[in-house]
Amino acid sequence: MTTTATTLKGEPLDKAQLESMLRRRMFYTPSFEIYGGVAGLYDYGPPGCALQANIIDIWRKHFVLEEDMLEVDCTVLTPHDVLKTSGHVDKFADWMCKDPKNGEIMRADHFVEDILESRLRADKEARGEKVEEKEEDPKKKKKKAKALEAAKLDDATVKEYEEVLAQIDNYNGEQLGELIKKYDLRNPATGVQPNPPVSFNLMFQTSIGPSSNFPGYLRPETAQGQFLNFAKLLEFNTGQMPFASASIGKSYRNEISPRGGLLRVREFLMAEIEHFVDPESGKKHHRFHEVEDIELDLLDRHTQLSGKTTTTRMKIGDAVRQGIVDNETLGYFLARIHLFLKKIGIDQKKIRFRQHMANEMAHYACDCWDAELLTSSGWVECVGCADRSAYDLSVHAKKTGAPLVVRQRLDEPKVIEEWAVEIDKKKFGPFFKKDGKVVEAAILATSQEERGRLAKELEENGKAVINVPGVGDGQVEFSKDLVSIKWQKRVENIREYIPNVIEPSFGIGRILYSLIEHNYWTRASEGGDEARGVLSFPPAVAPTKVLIVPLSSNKDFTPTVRKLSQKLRSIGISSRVDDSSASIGKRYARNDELGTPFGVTVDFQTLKDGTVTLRERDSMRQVRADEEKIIEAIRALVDGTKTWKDIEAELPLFEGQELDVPVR
Ligand SMILES: Nc1ncnc2c1ncn2[C@@H]1O[C@H](COP(=O)(O)OP(=O)(O)OP(=O)(O)O)[C@@H](O)[C@H]1O
Repeated sequence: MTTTATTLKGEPLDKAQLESMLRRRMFYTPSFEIYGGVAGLYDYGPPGCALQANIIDIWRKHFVLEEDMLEVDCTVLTPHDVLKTSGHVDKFADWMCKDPKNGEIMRADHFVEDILESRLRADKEARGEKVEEKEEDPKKKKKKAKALEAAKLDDATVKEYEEVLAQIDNYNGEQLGELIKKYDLRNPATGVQPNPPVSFNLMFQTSIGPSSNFPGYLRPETAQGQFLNFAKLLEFNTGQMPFASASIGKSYRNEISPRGGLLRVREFLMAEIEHFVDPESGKKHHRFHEVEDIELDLLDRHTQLSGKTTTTRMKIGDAVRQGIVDNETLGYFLARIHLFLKKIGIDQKKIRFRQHMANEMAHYACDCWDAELLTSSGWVECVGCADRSAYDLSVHAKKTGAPLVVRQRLDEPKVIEEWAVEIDKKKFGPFFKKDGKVVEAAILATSQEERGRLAKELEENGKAVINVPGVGDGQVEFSKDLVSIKWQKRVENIREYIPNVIEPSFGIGRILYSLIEHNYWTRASEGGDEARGVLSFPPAVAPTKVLIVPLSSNKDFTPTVRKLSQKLRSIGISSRVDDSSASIGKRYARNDELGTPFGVTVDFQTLKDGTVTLRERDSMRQVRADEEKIIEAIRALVDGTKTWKDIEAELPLFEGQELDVPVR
């Protein structure tokens, strides 16, 4: 739901002004623009690339290094069979509806959401809750007053709309179609109701190789590559559980209606973690105690179903103990996600964790919480944190026969009585030929209950039938010569189980854009006639850390400028020299827009005593000291061991500066 967006300083956000600044500074730009562009495809420019690389760098340190995760880099091209088995071919879809008059195609839930929200907005205005202050032509005013009167809703309808919006993600296509009819929702462009919603698969299909008989897709998530490598990763980890894999890479989704700039695109960078855990461990996490006192704003499923969107602030420890968040591992990752977002500079007041409702959950998930960030487009899911249970490993193991399991040595052997399957491989292979592996995997994957039924069939008829999708008509018959199923007693020294998976999945583009909005504000130019943009990124994510500005184009400044940039380079701190003829103020303003946190000025005093000034972006305050001390200060500020306050306490303030109140 749309909520008024604010800048870092709490003033209303002027989105058009921000967008124009981002375009001008080339954070990102529509791809193929001179060909007219393609919706949902963007290229990143130099500051966008650097910002993205810094976010990824912090992500890698915060998760992969801190938690000893096993990073993999898997291919984007994925064979059809993999995504058929994972359920994406059949279920990775959104509902779309078509306007019969102009042919416009819309995402059905977004269409319902947009129209209901605009009706609620109009109603608010009609009730005088948001007053237009600008002078209007009296004729137009009269017409508008009439329209507003017509827009008034009764209290029951407002409540109903709010309830629908609170659970908009929970409706299936049929239900969305009913809502369109019930509330007579019409496309504002044509004034007609769209056709009933139909399902649209979001994957981009292709063929691998020159013939068309090897269909594939561009992956819609990085997760499948991680699951398929599970057995090798477990071996790499010397069989130790639990462990996590991680992957950073592009994913592709043919979104029905891309919108909101980077927020809904068709090609985007994902950073995903698959944490494999023993389901019998109660999904405990050995580091949960480190995070249990962290407070999060939670919006649970029940609150949404009651038509509300109010969050409850609580310690993650309490949320897990009270069963609001299902288990420690899920809770641990929610807290770690929160810490990561805080570290990169996301506004703490603009983060909430929302639980998925039953219908909203992806086909593989049994519980899911999204980290949502408040932007000018409302609350936007930026990180999904799903408990995928044993779904993916089970389906891939069943399909391929690969043992995607953990084998754990038991301290005490266990005596087990159960139905055991024995396959006569010499006869089985030649009998089923190319289908042999799949049929064998299906038989071995049967439950005890099913084996009981099959054993009875074999005994009574000498043959039995099993369901094997994709082989013949899906019903496969086998005889007792090929397979025997007997009730057996055995001693087990090894426990074999399929791990469950907790998956935090980050959309880097959405996080990057939210970070920009959360750190944006404006300040008046020196003459006070212009509002200039500032991006107050924390130094760790800022695209460039230091701007070096010689006072003028005087050649005498060149050696110091070169020395400074060389020294900064040698300690791994990115800097840029701006020796253009613009005034110092203009040069700083340009770099405030790029989010450059520090500026070093080389002036005539430098030539006399080797001192330079260091300016802090947000407060515009400056200190002056010799080069060595300034470089050391920059190093401490960038690695976070010191704050600007510390530096001001250590180094002399530069006289004659304009003072302003620091925002951080
Ligand atoms: N079209 C997209 N553009 C940009 N980022 C995306 C897009 N789709 C998903 N993401 C990112 O990937 C993360 C994980 O994907 P997930 O499958 O959970 O998203 P989703 O639930 O399908 O998103 P949505 O409901 O918004 O379509 C999301 O939290 C989001 O940050």
